[in-house]
Amino acid sequence: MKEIIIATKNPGKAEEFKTFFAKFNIKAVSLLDLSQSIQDIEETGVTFEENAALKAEQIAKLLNTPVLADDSGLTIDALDGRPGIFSARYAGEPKDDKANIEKVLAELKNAKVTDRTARFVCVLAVATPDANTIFKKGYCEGRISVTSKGSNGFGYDPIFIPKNYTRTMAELSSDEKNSISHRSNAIKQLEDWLENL
Ligand SMILES: O=c1[nH]c(=O)c2ncn([C@@H]3O[C@H](COP(=O)(O)OP(=O)(O)OP(=O)(O)O)[C@@H](O)[C@H]3O)c2[nH]1
Ligand SMILES: [Mg+2]
Repeated sequence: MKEIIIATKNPGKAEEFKTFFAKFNIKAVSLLDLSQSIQDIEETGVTFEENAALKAEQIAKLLNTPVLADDSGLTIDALDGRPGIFSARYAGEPKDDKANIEKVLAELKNAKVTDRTARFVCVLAVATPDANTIFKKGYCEGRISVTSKGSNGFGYDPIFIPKNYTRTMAELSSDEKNSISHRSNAIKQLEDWLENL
């Protein structure tokens, strides 16, 4: 079976990539699966693209093999696009999904339903030792709920209600999330590349 390294240490993302890529008969191997320990890549970029490229290119160089990285996050209109590229550590170090959710809900305490529009963004970067890095970007539109609900998924899923839905992303099954998510919308654009891997 063909394999691709996914430059992530986020178990939620890793699981989603495994599910998506199994459909292409490709085994997604995350940094959590490798026996060698891989240093954390500093995400010093100011865009999702820059951070995705930093992760993909540094790990591709280290392992001398094609590497896919995902830089993603939540942008909330009423917060001028925050948490954006800082989504993972919005409430500070160490990364804490629950604290991040509490911070967002507190910041939106007085926002009406119509002012809670938001979207998930996912930028994929594929770095190969001998070619230019390629990028794909996917979105999932929705709004931020008033309370946290559901236990599936990860990150901000318990407070994100996708457009045309009444449940949060964390109340959807993984198949439902994977059919509409920012990550799946980005991966769909990689299909040709995946077929030729
Ligand atoms: O509810 C969510 N459902 C999602 O589908 C999703 N995708 C991204 N996010 C948020 O955005 C951060 C990414 O930051 P990020 O791209 O730097 O990844 P990360 O630091 O978690 O892992 P790594 O891939 O860098 O190792 C994550 O931690 C989450 O807070 C999501 N939240
Ligand atoms: Mg990160």
